[in-house]
Amino acid sequence: MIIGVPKEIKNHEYRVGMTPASVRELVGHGHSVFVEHNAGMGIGFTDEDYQAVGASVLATAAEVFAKADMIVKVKEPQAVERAMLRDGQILFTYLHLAPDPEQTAELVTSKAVCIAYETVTDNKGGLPLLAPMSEVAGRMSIQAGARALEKSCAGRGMLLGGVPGVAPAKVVVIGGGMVGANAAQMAVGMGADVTVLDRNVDVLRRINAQFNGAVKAIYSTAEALEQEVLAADLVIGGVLVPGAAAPKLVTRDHIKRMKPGSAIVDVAIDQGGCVETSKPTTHADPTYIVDDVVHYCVANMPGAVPRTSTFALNNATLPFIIRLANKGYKQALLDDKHLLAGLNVYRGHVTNESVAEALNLAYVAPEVALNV
Ligand SMILES: NC(=O)C1=CN([C@@H]2O[C@H](COP(=O)(O)OP(=O)(O)OC[C@H]3O[C@@H](n4cnc5c(N)ncnc54)[C@H](O)[C@@H]3O)[C@@H](O)[C@H]2O)C=CC1
Ligand SMILES: CC(=O)C(=O)O
Ligand SMILES: [Mg+2]
Repeated sequence: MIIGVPKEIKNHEYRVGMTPASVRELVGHGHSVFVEHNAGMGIGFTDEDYQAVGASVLATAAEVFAKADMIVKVKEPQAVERAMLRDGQILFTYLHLAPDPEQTAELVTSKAVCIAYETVTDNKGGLPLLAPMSEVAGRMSIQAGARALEKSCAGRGMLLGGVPGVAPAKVVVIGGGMVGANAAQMAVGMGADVTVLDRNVDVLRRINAQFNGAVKAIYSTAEALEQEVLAADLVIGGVLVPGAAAPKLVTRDHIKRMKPGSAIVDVAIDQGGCVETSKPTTHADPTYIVDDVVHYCVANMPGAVPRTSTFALNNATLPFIIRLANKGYKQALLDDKHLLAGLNVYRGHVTNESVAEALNLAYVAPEVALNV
C-alpha cells in the first residue's frame, strides 16, 4: 500500500502522523511511504531522517494526497485537506465530528474511508488511540490552569499549592477518565486541594484507590456539580461520551456565579466542550474571559508538546496502521470490531451512531456499509 504523511497545518500543530521509526516498520512490511517536505521538522526530524528509513519526500501536501491510498495524520483534516480526499482513500486521524457539521458534510462528499482515532475501542472498554493524548492533555491542563490563575492572565492570583500558612487552590475535575486522572495526578503533585466528579462509580473507586484518598471522588449529580464548581478556583472539563457532543454540564449561570478570577480548562472542547460558554481557542491565543472567569479551550493541547505527543500517539496507532496497510481497509475493519468502531464516515455514509445522532444525519451501521 502507498501511505501518505502530510505536514500538519492546524494552528501551532507540530505533531506528525508517523515518526521515522513507524515509517521503518511500514517499509519493512513492503509498503511505500510518502512524507511531505518538513513534516517532522516540528519534532526535530529532517527529510533526511525519513529518507534514511526508506520514505520518499514530496514537496507538497497535494502530491502526498494524490499519491497515497491511506493518509495518516494527527488532527482533523482542514478544509484544504478535505478538498484533496478522494473516493475510497483511507483517512486515519482524529476527526471529532459530532460538533463539526461542516467537516462531516465534506468527508461524506469526499467518499473517503474515514477512521477516527478517538472512537477506536479496546476489549477493556477503553479508547486506546485517544488515551495517549488524553494523558498528555490531562497533565497539561494543570499547567495551563495554573498559568490562567496568575494575575497577568486575569486570574485570581493564586498559587495552586499555596504555601505554608496559606490554603492551596481548589481544583475540581469533571470526568475521572484518562484526562481527569492525569489532571488529578498533576494537581495533587503540586499540592492543590483536588476533587474529581464522575457519574461512573467504578471510575470513582479507581480514583479513590489511585490517590489513596488524597483526591475527593464525588458522584456527579447536578447538585454536587454545582456545589463544587461554584467553590472551585480551577475547573478542568474532562468528560466524554465517545463519539458524541460533550454534555454542557457547567452552565452560563454557573459561570456568572463562579468566583471572579477563577479559571476553566475545558479539555473536552474537541467534542464541543462541557461548559456552555466554551468556544475553541488556539495555542496562539489560548484564553478569553466570560463573566470574570478565565476560559482555556485549546482543541489540540498536545500539539504544544509535540515530541512527547507524537511518540505516545505512534506507540498506539502503529499496530493499526500496519494492519490497515497489510490487509486493506475492508479486511482490517471486518477482522477487528475495535477498529471498526473507529469507522465514522464510509464512502458517503455516516457510520458512527453518536455522530449521526448529534448532527441529525442518516446512520448506516459500519458492517452494513462495508458489505454493500
Ligand atoms: N483538547 C485537547 O487537546 C484534547 C482533548 N481530549 C478530550 O478530552 C475528553 C476526555 O477524554 P478521556 O479522558 O480520554 O475520556 P474517558 O472516556 O477516559 O473519560 C471520560 C469520563 O467522563 C465521564 N463522564 C461522562 N459523562 C459524564 C457526566 N455527565 N458527568 C460526569 N462524568 C461524566 C465518564 O464516566 C468517563 O470516566 C474527550 O473529549 C477527549 O477528546 C483529549 C485529548 C486532547
Ligand atoms: C485528541 C486531540 O484532540 C488531540 O490530541 O489534539
Ligand atoms: Mg462570576
